[in-house]
Amino acid sequence: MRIAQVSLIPLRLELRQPLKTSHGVHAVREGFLVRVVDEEGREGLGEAMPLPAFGTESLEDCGVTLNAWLSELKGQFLGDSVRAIEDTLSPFPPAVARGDGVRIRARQVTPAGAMPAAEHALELALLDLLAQRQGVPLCWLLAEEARTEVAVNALLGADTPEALAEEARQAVAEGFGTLKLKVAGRPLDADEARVKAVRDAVGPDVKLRLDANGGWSEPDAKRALDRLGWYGLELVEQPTPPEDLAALWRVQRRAPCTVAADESLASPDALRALLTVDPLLGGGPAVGAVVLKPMVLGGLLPCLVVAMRAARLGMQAYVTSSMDGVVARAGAAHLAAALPSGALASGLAVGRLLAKEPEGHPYHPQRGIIRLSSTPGLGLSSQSLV
Ligand SMILES: O=C(O)CCC(=O)c1ccccc1C(=O)O
Ligand SMILES: [Mg+2]
Repeated sequence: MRIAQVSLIPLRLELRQPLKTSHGVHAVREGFLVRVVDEEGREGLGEAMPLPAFGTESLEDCGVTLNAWLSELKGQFLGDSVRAIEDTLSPFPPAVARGDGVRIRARQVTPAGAMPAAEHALELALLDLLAQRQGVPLCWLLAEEARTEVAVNALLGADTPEALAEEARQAVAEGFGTLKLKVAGRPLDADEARVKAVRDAVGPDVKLRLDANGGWSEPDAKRALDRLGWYGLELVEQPTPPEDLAALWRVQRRAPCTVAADESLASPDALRALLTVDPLLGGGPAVGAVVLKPMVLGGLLPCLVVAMRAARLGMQAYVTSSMDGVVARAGAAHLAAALPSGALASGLAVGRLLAKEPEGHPYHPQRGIIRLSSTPGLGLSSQSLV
């Protein structure tokens, strides 16, 4: 394929209501839409929505980098294969990557210079274009046996028990079977009242997951899970700080539910330790699940590799957005469809938290499920989005 045209379009997403996590408050998300167009006028779309609190590059570095990569790519030929896209982004010299096309050295070997959000955007745009050229939905490039449905969780953004209960009832009435609630950063009594309010509001059959965003110390996490476990938890994301995998492992050993590593995956050392058999962590899986954030891990293909390696060690994997726009969530939905297991719902229902979500795109969940169509690529066009 020849990349005939490229463009970079700034994107600004305002949240309906600021989202409070133990990292701080998110009120607005800023990033870029990437467009690559082939000679026949097909348009591939990608999105960069950096989240520096999760270890990505800054908005400014992301923009400068994408501009440079796109101008390098313009007019170039790439092979029509996932391999050629990998080679284009590969940090390795041609003899290692065996490339047949252009190479822009996106994926850095050294984490210090990594640009995961920019890598994500370019990879997604090229995958979207390739899938369209092959006439297949994007997930088929990732796995032949990709699922057509992806279950998603509702993220409850309210703060008080009363408001949470109302939000939870509404989400269940909309058909969501899994609810997610941010905890930590407040007294345990307050979190217990919030979790209890949600459980009382929705009854025992709805899955309830918590996300502490690393905000508990190890003793805090043990105390919290001893108490909150009584309300029936599906899992808890990142109970303890990201770098201390041994603490995470110890928390998992006595937790009443699955512990999912999320922020830990943004640290290259912690990720390496998670994905290798470490005798210090008992020689088995460190935790029950890993959370894949394509924006943080630098694209769908790196996420797929992490999922495969996690599965080999006995860890589940699921995908979440990082409060992204439609294009990134679409890519993440295709990744979720291609994972080894779809047992855990994906965190891709965040459109309901955004102030101006575009209408009429096919990635709105219906009754807690995103259904993937057989439209080639992502099935989105930039005209309908900006
Ligand atoms: O999982 C979801 O439903 C939404 C994703 C989410 O919670 C999130 C959004 C922005 C930044 C971090 C996180 C997180 O999972 O920790
Ligand atoms: Mg999380």
